Amino acid sequence: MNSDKQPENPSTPGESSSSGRDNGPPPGYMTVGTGSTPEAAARLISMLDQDSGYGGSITDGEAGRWHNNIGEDRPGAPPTPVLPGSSTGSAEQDKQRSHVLQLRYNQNKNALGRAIHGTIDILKGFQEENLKWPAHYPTIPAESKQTSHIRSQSRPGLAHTQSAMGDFQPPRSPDRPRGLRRAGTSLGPDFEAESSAAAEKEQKPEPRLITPQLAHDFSVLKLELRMGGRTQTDLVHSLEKGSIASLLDGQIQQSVRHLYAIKDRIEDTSSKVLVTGDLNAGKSTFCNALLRRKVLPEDQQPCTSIFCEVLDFRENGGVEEVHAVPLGSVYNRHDESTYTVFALKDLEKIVIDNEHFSQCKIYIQDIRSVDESLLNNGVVDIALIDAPGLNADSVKTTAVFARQEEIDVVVFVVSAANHFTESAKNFIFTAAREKAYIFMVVNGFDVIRDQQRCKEMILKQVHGLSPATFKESSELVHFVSSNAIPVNNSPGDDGDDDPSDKGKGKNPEKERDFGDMETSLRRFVLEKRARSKLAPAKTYLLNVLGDVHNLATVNRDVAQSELERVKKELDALEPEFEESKKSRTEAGETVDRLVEDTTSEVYGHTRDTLQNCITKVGEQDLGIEYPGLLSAYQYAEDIKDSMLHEITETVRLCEENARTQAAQGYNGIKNLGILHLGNMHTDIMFRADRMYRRSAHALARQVDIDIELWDFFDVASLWERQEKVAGTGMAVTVAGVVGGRLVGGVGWLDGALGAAKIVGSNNLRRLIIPGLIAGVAIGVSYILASVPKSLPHRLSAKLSTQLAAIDYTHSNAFRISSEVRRALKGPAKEVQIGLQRNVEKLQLKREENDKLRAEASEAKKYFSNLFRTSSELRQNVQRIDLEAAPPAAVSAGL
Ligand SMILES: Nc1nc2c(ncn2[C@@H]2O[C@H](COP(=O)(O)OP(=O)(O)OP(=O)(O)O)[C@@H](O)[C@H]2O)c(=O)[nH]1
Repeated sequence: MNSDKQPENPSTPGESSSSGRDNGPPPGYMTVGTGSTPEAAARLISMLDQDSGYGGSITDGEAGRWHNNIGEDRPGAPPTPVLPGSSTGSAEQDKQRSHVLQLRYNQNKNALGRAIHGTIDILKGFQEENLKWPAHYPTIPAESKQTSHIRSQSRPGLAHTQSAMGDFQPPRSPDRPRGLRRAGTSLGPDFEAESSAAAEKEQKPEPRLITPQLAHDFSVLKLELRMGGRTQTDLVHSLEKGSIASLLDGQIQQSVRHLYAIKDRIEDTSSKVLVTGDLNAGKSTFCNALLRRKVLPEDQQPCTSIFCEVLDFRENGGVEEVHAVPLGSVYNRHDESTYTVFALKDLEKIVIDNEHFSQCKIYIQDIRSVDESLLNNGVVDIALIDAPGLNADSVKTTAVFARQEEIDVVVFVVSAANHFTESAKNFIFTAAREKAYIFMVVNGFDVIRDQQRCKEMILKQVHGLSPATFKESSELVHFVSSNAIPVNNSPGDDGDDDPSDKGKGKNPEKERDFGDMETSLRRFVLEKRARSKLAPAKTYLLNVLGDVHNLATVNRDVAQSELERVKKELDALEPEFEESKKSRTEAGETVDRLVEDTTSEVYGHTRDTLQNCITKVGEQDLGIEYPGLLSAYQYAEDIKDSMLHEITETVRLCEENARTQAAQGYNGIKNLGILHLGNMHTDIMFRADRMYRRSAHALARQVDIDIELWDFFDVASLWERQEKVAGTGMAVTVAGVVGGRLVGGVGWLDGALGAAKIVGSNNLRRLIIPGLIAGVAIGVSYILASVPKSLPHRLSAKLSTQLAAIDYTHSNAFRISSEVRRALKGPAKEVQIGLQRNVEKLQLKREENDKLRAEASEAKKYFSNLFRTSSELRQNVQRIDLEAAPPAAVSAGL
């Protein structure tokens, strides 16, 4: 049914609004958009002029309060001081004022546009810097609630209003607009859990982590971590700095995307009104009631599964139809491939349980008059968006959450019977980040028996969820029964009686309530358009720039202290580095010298000992008894073996000595290692028992002296000895001489002749035979008797000659000392490598610190700059006055 009600003076429910109407100046307005006609605009303007103005309570002496809250999406003080008696104003005056307001709107819009671009540039720069120098997310040690309160009070921050966050109200800084009011009870559990985590943190403060207290000072770039049932604090505390930085990166990206969306939104001349709420709350019925047409399907069961955007049909060339946008497609009305066209009567098919389309655009003719119509209001193009129920499913709920960001006005439909569900509370909490005011429609009021109690309960909940909305509840919270509003059937509707239509239009009281709600909604959407459209952008910009400013402050300070720390570390590192280079050279040389000294000492000792042994082996008592002539050969063999054994034993002793020397050398090296490198070098491998494991000196095989007959007759040495021995008998002497000569070889005749001369020829003849016999006998027996004395000499001389021939002494000394060198080289090398590594480690540390210093210095410069630019830009945004009234002269009609 078409409402042909004439525009009556719209009244605002509640006393405050009526007092506002009587006493307050008329509200400001502007004309923007393509859908207006001058005539319609003039009518609306005049209607608005007659109206009380938004939020009559402002005139009750509370107007000043708003100026503290600049930047919020809210009803404000009536902007246009109009002279008494000129409340209706002339058409000319209206035009002028409208013109001025439009001009101002454009100025503000452009200023915000510039600020958005500036902020995007800042955020992109921040993102790049975050890659190079992972930004620190502020951290404070866990502290008592009281301390954190003091902190909060000492810095401009966000006001936290819900009781879960503590019951204090920090004073609002005059230079910073009141921040977002968070009303999420969902934060409650986090808070409970965070206290224990904060206690842990007290013991081990982690850098780059956020604490619950400070988390609240962030609005846009807040790291939201609600996953897997773990609390935000638990998660953040378990993250690496890189992860924090990448989370921040994600937030920045999201923020940049949102800024682009905001830009589009403020450039868009139309206004978007999102109608959302819980499943089956009556959203579609409410939209139909607003349109006075049954356009959207209503059902007792959940039915709206996609976004339905209702637009004026003039935007579609005056054709009523539905454009269904397939999933994944981006709608463009001028490109038919981006949508499928349906007739209005087919809407139900598209909307209910649809899996092919993401949204539909419904172009309809608003059958209501310009004065009453929301779509065809003569001021601005309005899109009414019916969203799927919040708790339909998580995907759709998320989509609704995302959608609200591009929306100018949120109308939240709540069932009077069910009140606010958890999803409803979450949604309002999220929406309140940008839109301090949410238009609440409490639907299905007709089914409530104790309506007063219901009102009280709902308002109490609104108070908790959105205090700002609560303060203006007379304008913003409405109790209606949408199904009581008579509606026309859509073209194509068979017109059959719908049981749900029964009783419609039979309850003037409900219709009046609905009418009051509509007037408030029109005011909220149209009159406050400048604010509803631009204020979210301003609020968002202030929030994001505030966050950037906070991060810049923290990071500038962190960079500064990092710079100082690194500088200090570098200063301390320099002497250590120089010292390590010095000890690499000095200790390296000492170690080398130690190896060489030990080696040459072992060489000298081995050579001397062996030499000595070889020389003296013939004189030593080898402990072998002379068994007599018959075993003389065996005796000689034994002596030879014994000598060889003696020498071998000496070699073994030399090896033993070398081991001891090597162990001492090793200890020296190890001590040097400990001295210069600390205890890490105590485990250098050295195994003395592994030295000389091969019997490299199988002497018997190398030296093989043959025992000859002559070895038993060492006449030469006997001769020497005989000369030394005094008192030896003549016969012996003779025998010795004779024997000696005899034995000695060719010159024995000389001896005989000599004897003949002495004795005389006769005597000689008598003596010669027995003498000769005796001489020979004595000589032979003497020689044989002296075998034990002469044989060792003889053998030792032969041995010595042979050993000299094979360079035995040197080669053994060389072998033994080389093994010492080899054994010590390993530990020496390790110490030298350790010394080198030490130098390299310090060098690396120095280079790293140098790099850190450069990065910190760069970061400090960057964040100091960011601190300045973000604060300048923020001031610029703050100066954008969305509340400004048109000049008095214009208002007064000049
Ligand atoms: N008593 C009463 N019933 C209502 C009112 N408004 C809507 N309904 C009924 O509630 C049911 C659901 O209404 P819809 O408009 O389809 O609800 P919705 O929120 O759009 O549902 P979804 O889109 O599926 O989330 C329908 O049967 C309506 O007739 C009301 O004010 N009072």
